[in-house]
Amino acid sequence: MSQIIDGKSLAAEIDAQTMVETEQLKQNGITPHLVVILVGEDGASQIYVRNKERRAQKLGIKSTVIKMDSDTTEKELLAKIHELNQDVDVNAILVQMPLPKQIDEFKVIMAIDPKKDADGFHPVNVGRLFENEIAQTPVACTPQGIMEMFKKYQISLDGKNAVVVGRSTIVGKPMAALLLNANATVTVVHSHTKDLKEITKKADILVVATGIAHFIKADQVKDGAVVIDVGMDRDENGKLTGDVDFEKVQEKASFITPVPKGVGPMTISMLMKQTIDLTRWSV
Ligand SMILES: Nc1nc(=O)c2c([nH]1)NC[C@@H]1CN(c3ccc(C(=O)N[C@@H](CCC(=O)O)C(=O)O)cc3)C=[N+]21
Repeated sequence: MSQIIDGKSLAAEIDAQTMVETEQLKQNGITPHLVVILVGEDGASQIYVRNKERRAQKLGIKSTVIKMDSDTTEKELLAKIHELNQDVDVNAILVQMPLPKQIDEFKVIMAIDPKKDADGFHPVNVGRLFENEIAQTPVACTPQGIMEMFKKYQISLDGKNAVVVGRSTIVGKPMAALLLNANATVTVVHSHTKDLKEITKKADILVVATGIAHFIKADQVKDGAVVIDVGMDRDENGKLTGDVDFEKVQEKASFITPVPKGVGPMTISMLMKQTIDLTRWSV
């Protein structure tokens, strides 16, 4: 049986520290301000954005949600981002992904001032991450939250076999960079990988971010592995579930994250922390 990594309570611990730092900034006359742009009506995105807004409020961080129509043009969105880049009252900008198909996500990410890049998705920040030069550099929140879990549960990474399933800009690639920077031996597998199961079975650390419900079954997991589930999927009954077959895999793993109350709450905590960091770095 494995130990369940409690993302929700670790998130609360991190939030308590962020709240102290927010208060300190406010006493110096600075109110950290996060702006979230939501384009269109995607149901999941609306929930995530609401969660972010609620958390910011709880921590005393000023947050503004800008809602734009699903038929917003790329030009209109870029103009809004330029306006926010110039606005000295704004410390952090997040454009919720995915974007409607008429908008090029990479162009949007490129338009955000790297110093206000709440997600750490701008190529300048991604480049710094891959060079392991992360002082005063925002880093993708989900992988950062996962690193906090390893730290809290004293899971060592040095020399370990780490396998990342998925190669997205949001999770897979920055996760691989962070693990590499922590001296793990990193393999990234994806939809074109041959013998994926043989590779995941060798993982001491397995991070799964495929977006496919219960993609990883017990026979793909090594005994005693640390299993991190980034999935936010829906099962047949519309219930939130992960990319890992939790019930079976938890019998084999040493540590496992649940869905919900695992990686998700940590992502939001890291976003709040990063908003404070961006604010501090800018003064
Ligand atoms: N620019 C951008 N930045 C993101 O960070 C970003 C994004 N776009 N697009 C979508 C993904 C997804 N994401 C989640 C954050 C929190 C939860 C979360 O709070 N999950 C709760 C449950 C939520 C529920 O009940 O539905 C939990 O796991 O316990 C989930 C998903 C951030 N993302």
